[in-house]
Amino acid sequence: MREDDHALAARLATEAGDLLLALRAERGFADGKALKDAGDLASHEFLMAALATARPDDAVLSEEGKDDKARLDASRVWIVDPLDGTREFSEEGRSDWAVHVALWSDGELIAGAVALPAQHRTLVTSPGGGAVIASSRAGATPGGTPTPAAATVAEAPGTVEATLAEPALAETPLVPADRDGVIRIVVSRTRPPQIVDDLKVKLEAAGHSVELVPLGSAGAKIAAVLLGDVDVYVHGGGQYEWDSAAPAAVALAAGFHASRLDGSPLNYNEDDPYLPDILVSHPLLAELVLSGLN
Ligand SMILES: Nc1ncnc2c1ncn2[C@@H]1O[C@H](COP(=O)(O)O)[C@@H](OP(=O)(O)O)[C@H]1O
Ligand SMILES: [Mg+2]
Repeated sequence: MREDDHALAARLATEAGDLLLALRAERGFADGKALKDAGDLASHEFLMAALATARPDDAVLSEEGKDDKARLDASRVWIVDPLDGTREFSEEGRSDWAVHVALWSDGELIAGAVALPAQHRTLVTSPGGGAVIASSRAGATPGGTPTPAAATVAEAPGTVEATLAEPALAETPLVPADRDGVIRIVVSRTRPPQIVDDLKVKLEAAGHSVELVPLGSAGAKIAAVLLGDVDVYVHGGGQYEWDSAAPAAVALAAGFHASRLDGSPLNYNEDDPYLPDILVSHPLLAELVLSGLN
């Protein structure tokens, strides 16, 4: 049976993530620049080859590839960021980096997966709508078929022991969590935009408590919103389609707010992939945050 687009996105993001974890373990952190370059390249090459095999007729836009404008006439375009949060990937102990695999078709994001390899989970859109958090620990196959129970034949003749494997497909539905009152806004740890400080001042003047939470990677930040660790992600001043396509696909499918900072829709597969600003928010806060921003 053909793997559906959601399962494919989840599998490729997760496998690219496994490859990046292995690269980190193998090379260590002594030469950060070399580790970043090796990670970008290895993950990009893996994703390009895997997509060429699984979906040979589809176009691809990757941060690390040449932009083939034939994608503008294609009806299906995979938008991938092989390693988002490259800086954090190269810093020992950090888990705020991600692999993004999204599928755009005829004006919409129709599938997406964000692997958080060092957090051992992948967030992915579901075929029937909605999104799930899938475990990506070794042996799990997020979005795919559960691995069959392993049967072991005991050495002693005449006895057969069946060992059930861990449930391979641990998936939890992704839904907006309850909030506790404080508005937690996640921002770039290295490039926090001024607009966030202005927003904080405005919201506090209106009587709200606001906490800014610095984190790397657009994918990891949007995942933090979706997982309920924070409430809002605000970014301005520069970014590209690959930085947000997959996490925005998951956010929208799970019922979160995702838009430009002026509230207009995020558009993908544009001629110029520069998409400089984004707001992802718990649905109950979107209106308040948008009014604070505009
Ligand atoms: N001002 C800017 N201009 C261009 N890209 C930016 C940017 N600010 C953030 N980004 C990109 O958005 C991603 C998340 O950044 P941050 O961790 O600072 O929030 C990074 O992707 P990469 O790691 O794939 O390069 C980074 O390059
Ligand atoms: Mg990126």
